[in-house]
Amino acid sequence: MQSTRIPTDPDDPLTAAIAPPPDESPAQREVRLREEAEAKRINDEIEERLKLDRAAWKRHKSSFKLLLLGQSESGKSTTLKNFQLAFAPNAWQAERASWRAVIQLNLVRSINHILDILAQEMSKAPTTTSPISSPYIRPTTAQARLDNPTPASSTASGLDRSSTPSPTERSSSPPPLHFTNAHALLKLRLVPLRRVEADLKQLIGAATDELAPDSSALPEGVAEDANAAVLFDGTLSRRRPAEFYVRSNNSWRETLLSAYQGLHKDSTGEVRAAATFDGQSKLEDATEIIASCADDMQALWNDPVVRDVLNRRKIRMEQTPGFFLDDIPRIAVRNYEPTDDDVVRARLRTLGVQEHRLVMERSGISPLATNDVSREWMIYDVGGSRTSRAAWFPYFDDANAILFLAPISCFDELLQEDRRVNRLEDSFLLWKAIVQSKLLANCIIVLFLNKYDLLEKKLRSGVKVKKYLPSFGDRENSAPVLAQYLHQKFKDQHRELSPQARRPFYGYVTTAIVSDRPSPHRVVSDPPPLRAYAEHQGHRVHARCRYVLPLRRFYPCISADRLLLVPLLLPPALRHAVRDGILRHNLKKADFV
Ligand SMILES: Nc1nc2c(ncn2[C@@H]2O[C@H](COP(=O)(O)OP(=O)(O)OP(=O)(O)O)[C@@H](O)[C@H]2O)c(=O)[nH]1
Ligand SMILES: [Mg+2]
Repeated sequence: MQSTRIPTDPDDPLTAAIAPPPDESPAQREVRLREEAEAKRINDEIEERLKLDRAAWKRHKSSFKLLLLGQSESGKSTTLKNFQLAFAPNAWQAERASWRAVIQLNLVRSINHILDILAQEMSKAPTTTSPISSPYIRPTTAQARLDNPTPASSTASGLDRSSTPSPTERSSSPPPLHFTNAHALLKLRLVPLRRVEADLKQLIGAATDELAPDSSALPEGVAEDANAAVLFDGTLSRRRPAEFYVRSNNSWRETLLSAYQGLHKDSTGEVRAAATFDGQSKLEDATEIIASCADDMQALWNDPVVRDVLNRRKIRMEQTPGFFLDDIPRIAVRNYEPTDDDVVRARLRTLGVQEHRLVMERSGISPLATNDVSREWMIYDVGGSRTSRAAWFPYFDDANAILFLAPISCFDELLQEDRRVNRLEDSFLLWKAIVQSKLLANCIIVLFLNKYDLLEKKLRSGVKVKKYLPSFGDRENSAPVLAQYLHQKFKDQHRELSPQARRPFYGYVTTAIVSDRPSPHRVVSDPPPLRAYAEHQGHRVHARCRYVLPLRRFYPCISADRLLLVPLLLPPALRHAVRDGILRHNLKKADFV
């Protein structure tokens, strides 16, 4: 092969330096040419990589950036999971298995929480005689005994809860709780779940720990309003660089996925490397212990005395994040595989700001996957606790849209991290800070008034809104009325505070999980909460839209000329935003109010 050289000045020092030696032998020449060819190949490769990087960067720049904001437990990550499920189902399937440990941990944590409460109550209450006096006698199922006590045991242990209360019991203080040896036995048998919880936590990482209440007080004279708003003062954020970090949201998934893959290979007979990953054996052990505790977990959860304890303490397990106690027989098995809904409902706290790249996989599934929309979205899911909020700023600069989640069921709850602050009030202050932020002036802002299903349940159980929200006044104590009231409040603040007078408001009432799951096909006979809300508002609902399901289920109901259930409206809104830069008032009058 002949090397082609550009004729250059022989006096030029560089030309002289790279010129072949005058007495070069044919063999030396061959080596030199080979080395030059290799150097060229490497150079071309680098050039090519740079080109790809440039293209990737350009693509990154042109991708649509969506920020999910809102207080902790408002449903940001749940909404993100709905997006992934709807638009990137293949990627979703690939990582579904990694959620198994999270769901198992959610379940085990709930059981351990109940056991803690039980232990406290039992230490206070006198233990009565029970037929199960020996821990060595293992009944067929503990549940059978707890649910169907023999008449003798009922009388002796007080498990017969329909018996007439004594005059003292009829007084204002509730009757004493009657624990039996069966409860002590359950506590004993479920002890291994403590280790399971510790192992799973260690495997998954710090996000498994929920927030501890913060007892530190605000400085004297600092109003809550100021405290929240100051975080979103653009000038302040620029002067004092926010501490932020992007934690890889993939690390725990990768760890668990590779561990599961190892387990899977075992079952198909492939050789497993010796002394493999510690995680595999921990996962195996956890699944084994959980499966062997299934009956006892079920017995604990079904036990009327335990339920009584929870009721008296006003603990509503059904409303706690990561509630899987109604699914014990399905989850506490050796071959448990999470369903889509399990993954959507699984609770894992977000730490820092997590970047998710979402590439729309299927066209035709939604109006998003059309030509005028970026196929690639960068979604930023943030940790919502107060201490995490300073980390949001650096993402405000080039965000295209904000999806703000405000849970409306929490009007009677306090912030986990600051027990003096009402959660609804915190959401409201945060919303005000977001809508008035100059950094976000050109962003489309969409509001999800989330957890409507929980709001409905709460109001149905008799909680009075007025007690916690005096401004609600004497309005009807119902979910649709409160949802509409709050919708208007948030809308008013947006109008008053927005730095962009013409920025449109998009506010929707949402339920991000399947809350009622009566059958595998989820046919709901009564109008589900959101549908009822839509009807209450006098909107027509598409005939095919028979039930309220996560966002993805709404898409088949899209119809341009009709008013549809709420979450449907987000994608068209964002689609227009992408196409037009800033959203114009060109959407059909499809807003809820
Ligand atoms: N019933 C009900 N539960 C919901 C709804 N949306 C979210 N959840 C549950 O609420 C819990 C918290 O949801 P997440 O999505 O993890 O909350 P988050 O806003 O990401 O919270 P952080 O990561 O702490 O900021 C989870 O257990 C969800 O399953 C809803 O609409 N209804
Ligand atoms: Mg989250």
